[in-house]
Amino acid sequence: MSYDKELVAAKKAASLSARLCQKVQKALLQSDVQSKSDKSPVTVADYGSQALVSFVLQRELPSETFSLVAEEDSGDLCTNEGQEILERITKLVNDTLASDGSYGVSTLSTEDVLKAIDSGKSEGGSHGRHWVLDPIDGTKGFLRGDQYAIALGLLEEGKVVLGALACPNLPLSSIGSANQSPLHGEIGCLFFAEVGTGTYMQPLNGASAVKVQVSAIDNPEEASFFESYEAAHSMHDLSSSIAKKLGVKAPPVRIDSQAKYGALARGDGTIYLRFPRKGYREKIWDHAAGYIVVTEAGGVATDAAGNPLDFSKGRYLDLDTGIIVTNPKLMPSLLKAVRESLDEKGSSL
Ligand SMILES: Nc1ncnc2c1ncn2[C@@H]1O[C@H](COP(=O)(O)O)[C@@H](OP(=O)(O)O)[C@H]1O
Ligand SMILES: [Mg+2]
Ligand SMILES: [Mg+2]
Ligand SMILES: [Mg+2]
Repeated sequence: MSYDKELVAAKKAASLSARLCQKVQKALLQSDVQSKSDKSPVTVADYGSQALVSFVLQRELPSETFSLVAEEDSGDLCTNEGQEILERITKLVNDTLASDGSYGVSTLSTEDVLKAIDSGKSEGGSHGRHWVLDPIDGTKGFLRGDQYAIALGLLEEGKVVLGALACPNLPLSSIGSANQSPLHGEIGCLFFAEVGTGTYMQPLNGASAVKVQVSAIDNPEEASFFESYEAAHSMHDLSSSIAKKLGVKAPPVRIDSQAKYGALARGDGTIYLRFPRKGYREKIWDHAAGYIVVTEAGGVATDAAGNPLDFSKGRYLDLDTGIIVTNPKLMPSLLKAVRESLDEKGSSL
């Protein structure tokens, strides 16, 4: 089955959302120190991005039944304090739509925006089609002025069949080495993938796409790895023990969001390690788009026990311990190192 029509819609939705987020991040970074610790700009961007993606998908694919599993909901906007923020979101969405121009004079009301946000309440599951959206993945990176992503995937019968991953701050050139400055060169990448047809990357400004592939490195000594910037999201001590066992020499590259999956898909590094603390439940929108982008580029993503990631169980991923991603050649030795490190950690508790 081809998802070409859906892919066009997904790319358009993710790119327009990236435009909205860039505008907010720019304003956020230009504002004074005091308002940098104010979380409201990021809230505006999260909601605005979700409303925009929901609106664009429904406009582009009017004949399909629409189901969206997305991170945000309008609960906090429906209070008195939320009213002002809702008006700001609505203006932001309308300004972004107007700058694109393809939806005529359509102007959304605050009610339309609430409805668009709340269409993201679907539970997903193993039957039918469900869009999966993280309107801003890497909120903390977004606030810092670092990496973040707009991550949109499509599930069909519980499998990810398509993904569009916009990374507005990711350089077009490799970020493989930890000491490379991201300030150089053009930034803003859109990764996209359709099941069975590979992964492509294009500049967010619209120039033509190139096919990308994961790294072919099979000697762990030459490999480098990505992990979360935030130590609270993934245990850095555990990944460093795994890397040591494998013989990885390069220091980890720490960046926020699913930009890690994009960077891995184009071979900037060879391994992605994610080990949340016990009790944390991974959500499908934190991985769906990144998963297809990296697997269609030839990568493999499993949980720490080597089981494939299962997106068919609803809003959460049900998995053992953590997520590991690499190329097929390195996976067996990576799994072995993960098992050994987890055993050691277990026995030291
Ligand atoms: N304690 C925790 N452990 C693991 N992941 C967490 C976490 N707290 C938040 N997250 C998730 O980590 C995501 C960011 O991933 P990364 O660490 O790769 O940048 C967040 O997405 P949002 O920023 O969309 O909320 C959030 O869902
Ligand atoms: Mg997220
Ligand atoms: Mg998010
Ligand atoms: Mg969040």
